[in-house]
Amino acid sequence: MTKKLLVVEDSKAIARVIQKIGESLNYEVTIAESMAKLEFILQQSTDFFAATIDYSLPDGPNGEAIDYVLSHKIPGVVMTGVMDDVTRQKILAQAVIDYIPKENSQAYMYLKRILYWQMINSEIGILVVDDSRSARVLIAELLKRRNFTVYVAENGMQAMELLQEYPSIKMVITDLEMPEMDGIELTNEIRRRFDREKLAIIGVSGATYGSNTARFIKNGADDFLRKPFCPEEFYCRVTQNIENLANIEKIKKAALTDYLTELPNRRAFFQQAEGAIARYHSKATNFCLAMIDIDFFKKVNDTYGHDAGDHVLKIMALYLRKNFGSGLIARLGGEEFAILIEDTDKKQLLNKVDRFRQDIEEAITPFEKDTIRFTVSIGVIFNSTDPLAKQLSIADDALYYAKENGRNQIKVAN
Ligand SMILES: Nc1nc2c(ncn2[C@@H]2O[C@H](COP(=O)(O)OP(=O)(O)OP(=O)(O)O)[C@@H](O)[C@H]2O)c(=O)[nH]1
Repeated sequence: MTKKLLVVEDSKAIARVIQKIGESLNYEVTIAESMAKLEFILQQSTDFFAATIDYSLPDGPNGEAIDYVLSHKIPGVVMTGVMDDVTRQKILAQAVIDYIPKENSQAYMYLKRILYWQMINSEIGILVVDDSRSARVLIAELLKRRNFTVYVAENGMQAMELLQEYPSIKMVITDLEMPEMDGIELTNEIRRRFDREKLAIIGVSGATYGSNTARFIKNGADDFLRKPFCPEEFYCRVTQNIENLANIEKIKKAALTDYLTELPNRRAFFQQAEGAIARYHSKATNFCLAMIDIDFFKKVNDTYGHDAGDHVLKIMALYLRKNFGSGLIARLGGEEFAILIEDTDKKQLLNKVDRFRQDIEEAITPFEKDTIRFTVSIGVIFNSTDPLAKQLSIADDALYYAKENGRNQIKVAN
């Protein structure tokens, strides 16, 4: 469902910029250019997911809009050109998502990050570990404003149990001084089981002695906050660490995905197929590994152009997903694909593969003014106990045989 963003802003130009940002993130945007308009809008409906609030409006020059929006339980980001410290403290004392000085274009980049993460954060769990109830409540409250799913633990043991139970936890914020297991010991314990690519740790301490920052980091934490901290710094560090995790995830995904078809690539196939084959053997089910290659693909490129060839590869991916969605599918390279599928019945497996071959044979692929038809040759190996590379090589030999024998057919390896 589209989420609604309320933009409270008297400058038409700035409102338009924020509207564009909101719409680029798929928000449905409503603009209130004055207090009067804001009151009118919120009398009609209050189901806004978030708001951006200009501090000074012509009919509300001293942040009146902030109170008004927050009193309707709408989380708000304050945008302001007033940058004196008193105003800043006044704004931060309220339950706002954040405060952004309208200094330059970076302010709008930052706003875009906040609005983006505000939509995603509910899927991200953050665990707060502190033996002091008031400290836990304070940090949890700040995180909830940012829409995170928050878990709390009062000691290290509880923290480890929650981490085990909730895999959606992506960050731990831990105090240093705690009875039994302190924050550094907990960090150490967490790092034995959860690596830094999957879980971030931020250490927190009020102690002014010693080099706690370095101790936390050397024991596996990613960041450190000294108490008392201001919400602005807290949010910057949380967002930065969550963004780091997301970037690692993106890079990992890219390394395992074929850019054109978005199918898993050769590396992903090797990572997943060995485990799958071991599972099939242990439950004594039938399975087959097939190498699939488009016939005369060079001719498709030569006749219709390289873009048409790319389009055919994407269509192949669609048909593979349609026919073998529950199995493993990969583009191994060029016009060569592999699948690994299981069934209780060996004959059913072969029928499935042949149905796919027929589907492709019958498919008419429109591309610009042309219609393209193509076929595939397939080499199959059943229930092999050979290592994966050997199975692929045997299936490839069978595929070669299918090509030599006239193409558009399946050859089962002996
Ligand atoms: N459009 C497009 N072409 C690609 C891509 N990767 C490889 N190719 C082309 O795929 C063609 C493969 O040609 P060949 O190996 O001669 O095989 P073929 O024409 O399919 O002939 P047979 O396999 O013997 O039936 C080459 O022309 C490559 O340039 C790609 O990502 N996009």
